[in-house]
Amino acid sequence: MLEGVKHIILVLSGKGGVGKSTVSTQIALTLVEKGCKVGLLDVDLCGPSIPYLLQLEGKDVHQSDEGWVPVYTDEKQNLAVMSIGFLLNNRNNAVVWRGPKKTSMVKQFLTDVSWGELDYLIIDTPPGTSDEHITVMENLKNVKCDGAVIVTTPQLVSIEDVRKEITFCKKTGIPIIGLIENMSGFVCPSCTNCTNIFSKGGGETLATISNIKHLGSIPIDPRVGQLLGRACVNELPDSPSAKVFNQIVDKVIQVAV
Ligand SMILES: Nc1ncnc2c1ncn2[C@@H]1O[C@H](COP(=O)(O)OP(=O)(O)OP(=O)(O)O)[C@@H](O)[C@H]1O
Ligand code: SF4
Repeated sequence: MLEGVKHIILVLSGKGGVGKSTVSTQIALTLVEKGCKVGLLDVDLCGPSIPYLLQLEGKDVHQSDEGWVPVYTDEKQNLAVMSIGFLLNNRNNAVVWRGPKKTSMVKQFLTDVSWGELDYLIIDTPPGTSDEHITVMENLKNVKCDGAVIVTTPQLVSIEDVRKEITFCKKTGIPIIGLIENMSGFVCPSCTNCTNIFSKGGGETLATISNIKHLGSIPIDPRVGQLLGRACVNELPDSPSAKVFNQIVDKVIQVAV
């Protein structure tokens, strides 16, 4: 049930492993730090990593008269989370479903979860453009979706990959909020120097060529991978990553008004 949700933001990526779930989680946690009520929906049925990233593995979702009750990360209920991972006994149990079953599960996630009043719902999608994406788009037709953020990495900064995502958004009528380049440079844990292992400025160039907004470039920072449920902006406030997450979320808030 999305009636009480003010803003919906999709997180897309052309390929797996670019840090899309990490970015979705940190966007959600940063919004909470800024005083928003947030939902995070993991529709990656084959690789649901949100329960792990938020240290919510083993938590149960249950049915109420209003629908499925999401898992909350804190007593104040500022972050509500729903993932297929909560319905699996073991994180390593992959969901091997055919299209129609996947489609019906994603549909249920969008229609049967009792999100309540939310300022933002962040939807973490699987990599590429699959059945799950099409189902998400179809079910968002009647509600306002503010748009999509596309996550990529410097070594994968291939115009083709991002272009596929852009084409998908155009075909399905989803506005593109902007591009996030993740794993851009390496922050040394000893001295916090940032070294550009791959090319620099690729994300910005790609955004310019594709005529979309560059939201920010997040460096590789081993500490970011270990945050597990804690907001980077809170835990590592002076880190380059925290500055970029703040900047990204401010830009997202500006678009989604
Ligand atoms: N900026 C970063 N700095 C350090 N580690 C990162 C960063 N971003 C992501 N990671 C790490 O990279 C790995 C992949 O990240 P994540 O699971 O978020 O990717 P994904 O794109 O969602 O993958 P998939 O779509 O295949 O599930 C994780 O171990 C995560 O901790
Ligand atoms: S200064 Fe260079 S070599 Fe020394 S810890 Fe930092 S990144 Fe590593």
